[in-house]
Amino acid sequence: MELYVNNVSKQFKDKRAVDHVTLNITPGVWGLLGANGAGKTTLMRMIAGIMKPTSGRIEYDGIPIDRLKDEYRDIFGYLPQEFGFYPEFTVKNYLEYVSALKGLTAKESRRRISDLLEQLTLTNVCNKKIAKLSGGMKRRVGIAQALLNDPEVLILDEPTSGLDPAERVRFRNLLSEFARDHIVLISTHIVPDVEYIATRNAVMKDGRLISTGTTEELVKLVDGKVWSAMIPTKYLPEYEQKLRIVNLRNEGDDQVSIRYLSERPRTEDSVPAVPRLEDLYLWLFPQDTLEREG
Ligand SMILES: Nc1ncnc2c1ncn2[C@@H]1O[C@H](COP(=O)(O)OP(=O)(O)OP(=O)(O)O)[C@@H](O)[C@H]1O
Repeated sequence: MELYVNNVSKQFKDKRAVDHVTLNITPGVWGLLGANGAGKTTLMRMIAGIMKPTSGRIEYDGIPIDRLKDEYRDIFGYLPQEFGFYPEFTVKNYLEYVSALKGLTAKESRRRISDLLEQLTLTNVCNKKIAKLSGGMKRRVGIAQALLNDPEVLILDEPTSGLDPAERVRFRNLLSEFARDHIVLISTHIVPDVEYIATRNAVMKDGRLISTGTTEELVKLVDGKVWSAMIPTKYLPEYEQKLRIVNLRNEGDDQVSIRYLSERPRTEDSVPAVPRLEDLYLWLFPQDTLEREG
């Protein structure tokens, strides 16, 4: 089971959305990280076979995906970023409809739908119209439809937006288990959602792949660049101007503890902090207003 993205590019008029990306994807959870506009959705749409690359090719077990034809439907499951439903369908009717499109038998369909409703805690709302569901519930229905055919390759574009913390934990556990013998590719802005479950991560910037590795390998890139310190509250505005603060907490007694990114300590009592994937993300994708290293 291997998905090979071989030197793939996508050009939209004057915009190169994906730029010579090569990636060898094996079973496990792969986190695809990158700022808005980095090219994640475009890459995922090409892998899902919805969009053709301008150059390069994508192969599944050595076969170009555009040659897979009907087999393709059995291999891939895809949750797009903007997922349209039939709002007048009930959850169950909708999943039955998608099962039929994916060629499941009535028996398989009943079993899969019942399992997925349970796993995604949708059983209680299965007879509700989709139009009446909350955003998080709709997202879970979207995840369920992508999983219906037990796909070998599951592609999820921003699956966790709108999920509450308990749902996120359940979802992460579900994916970790599923990914033992499947390929799961997830793009998300919510870095902690991939931090704990990703076997490997791929980081994109301006259409290019700038880093790949396990969370531990990637986090090493910001080793020695993450600091914590305590500062008087009255100086906070000043520090906010000059430091790249990624987290702060009021500690009472007019003190604030801060976590910041810098090549070197910037206050006398700064101590090194254990870096996390989110620190790497913020290091690679600083917002303009926060970029005050100097
Ligand atoms: N159909 C299109 N026509 C023209 N430009 C496009 C098209 N689709 C995407 N782009 C551009 O390609 C670049 C990459 O977009 P893409 O949606 O792949 O990024 P992304 O990493 O998924 O961003 P986000 O996190 O905001 O979803 C962006 O500059 C976007 O404006």
